[in-house]
Amino acid sequence: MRNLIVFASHEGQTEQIAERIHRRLLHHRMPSDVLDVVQHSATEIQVEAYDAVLVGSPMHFGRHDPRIRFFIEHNLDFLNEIPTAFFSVSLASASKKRKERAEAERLANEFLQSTLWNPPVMDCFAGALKYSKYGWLKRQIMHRIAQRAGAETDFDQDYDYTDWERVDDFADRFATLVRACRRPPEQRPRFSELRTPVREYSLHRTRSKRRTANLYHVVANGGRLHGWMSRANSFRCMKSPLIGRLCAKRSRAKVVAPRATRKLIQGGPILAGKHRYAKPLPRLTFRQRNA
Ligand SMILES: Cc1cc2nc3c(=O)[nH]c(=O)nc-3n(C[C@H](O)[C@H](O)[C@H](O)COP(=O)(O)O)c2cc1C
Repeated sequence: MRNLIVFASHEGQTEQIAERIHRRLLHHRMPSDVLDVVQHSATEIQVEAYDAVLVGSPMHFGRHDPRIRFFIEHNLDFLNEIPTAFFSVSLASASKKRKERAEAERLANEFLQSTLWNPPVMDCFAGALKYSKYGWLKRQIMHRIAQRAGAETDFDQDYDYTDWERVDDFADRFATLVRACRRPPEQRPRFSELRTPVREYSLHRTRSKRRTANLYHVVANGGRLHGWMSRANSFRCMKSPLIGRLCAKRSRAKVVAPRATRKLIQGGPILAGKHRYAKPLPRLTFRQRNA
């Protein structure tokens, strides 16, 4: 019997909580693998190899980690079949005001509802203020947030608000659930039956991304393809269609031939350099274009 603990963490508090749960589960003789979705691609983690899964996510700017959302959505069917648990880590859960704590719970519940995952065990833990790990801007933002919440605001030290006994209690509840739902060995899948891992950023993906970028270029140029773009340019365009269009506009402005030359040649703007006096592209019929 093996459990999986998946988490995401920016400053390490969620990771510490995951480690604590891992140690507590060992007391129950339940070994677990603790995996960080930042280091392990969600599509590479073979959840089917585990008997139970526990997921933890920190809250930043009122949102849970998008990589955790991806992991849940990617394995939704399996997660809804086995014993699972979820924990959320935020500063709002450390607040003295009941309204703010309730808000943290509401956000965690909303997050779960939006993923359609329904873990039987769920809890919200208070996080930490780690001034030593923040950059200048983050430190100012967190300083303001802490001031508003009435928490300590001394930059010189970090503050840990996590209730570690509550974390242990959460791990105990999870262990009880796992024991109650233990699967017989014949129902567990063999490793050979598991799907092969798919790399998220394969060469194929990169190529198709480049093709999409070139498509932006074509659209921005009114349907004309002025040769393939360089790799760097294509990635610049990839960031957004708007940027792509702007880049294309700029490059067009630079390379347009003088007006007199332009009049001579039908078919719109001409490229500079070696393409300057090239024949314009032939006008295609609707059928040819869609062939
Ligand atoms: C940039 C930033 C934004 C945050 N936004 C929120 C927030 O909207 N609500 C909240 O309750 N806590 C917020 N927090 C507090 C974190 O949830 C808390 O520090 C938690 O311990 C972070 O966990 P991690 O170290 O695993 O990333 C924020 C923290 C940072 C650094």
